[in-house]
Amino acid sequence: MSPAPKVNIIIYTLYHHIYTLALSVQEGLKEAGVDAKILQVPETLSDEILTKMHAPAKPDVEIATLDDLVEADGLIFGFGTRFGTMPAQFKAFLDSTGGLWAGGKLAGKFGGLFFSTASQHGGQETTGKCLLLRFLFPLSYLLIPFGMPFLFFPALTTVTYLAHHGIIYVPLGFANPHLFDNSEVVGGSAYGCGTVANGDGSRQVSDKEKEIAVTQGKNFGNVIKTYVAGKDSSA
Ligand SMILES: Cc1cc2nc3c(=O)[nH]c(=O)nc-3n(C[C@H](O)[C@H](O)[C@H](O)COP(=O)(O)O)c2cc1C
Repeated sequence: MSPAPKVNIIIYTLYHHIYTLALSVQEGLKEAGVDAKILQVPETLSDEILTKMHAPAKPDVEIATLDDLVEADGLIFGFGTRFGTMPAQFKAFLDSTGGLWAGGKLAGKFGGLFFSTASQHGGQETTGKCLLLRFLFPLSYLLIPFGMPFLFFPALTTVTYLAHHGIIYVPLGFANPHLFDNSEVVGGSAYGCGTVANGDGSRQVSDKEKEIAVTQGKNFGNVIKTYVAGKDSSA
């Protein structure tokens, strides 16, 4: 019997919202019968800055290496938004993949994304809108602690990385009914599950957001299983 397909969930998390979501994504992948591991990219901020940002200790998961990208059948990336795009820590990790790109090492793998943002502002998934707002209100980020609605999904700026590597992006779609729920704040979108952390990080991942994350893991796992089974039968 072939070994179970392998998915690596690679995250950057500062205040653990993304780690919490990653655990639910992992749960869904395991339900689908897929071997799923959580890894984190290296931190690039100094301890001094992290202390000033009141960052707790990192979750107890291994640091991701380039081998962790190559060995997996599927890759799911999770991170909080930074000024409407991915954090520099994650970009630094991806920017170290030039050699893999040149060798086509990640081409044909499947990729998924999930996110965390400070607050809710539906329909702001595109970078274009984000850049326009930042152009109009250059100091708008400073208003986050005072509750200014501010939600920019970095999905579309991340998809370019997947496209350049030839990684097949698997969106979540509206696969979980909670994505239609307007009765309370529910993070996530067609691009991937998500949470809304508040500007000060005080809001925790809700049960509905966790359920959406499990759905994403399960659906992604089923895609990978179908693909790996097809590859094995045609080998
Ligand atoms: C430097 C910086 C920039 C941020 N930019 C944004 C932003 O553009 N939009 C937004 O909604 N949240 C923004 N946030 C809030 C983070 O996305 C939020 O802290 C993160 O999603 C929490 O996830 P974590 O607990 O896994 O670190 C920013 C936070 C920091 C520290």
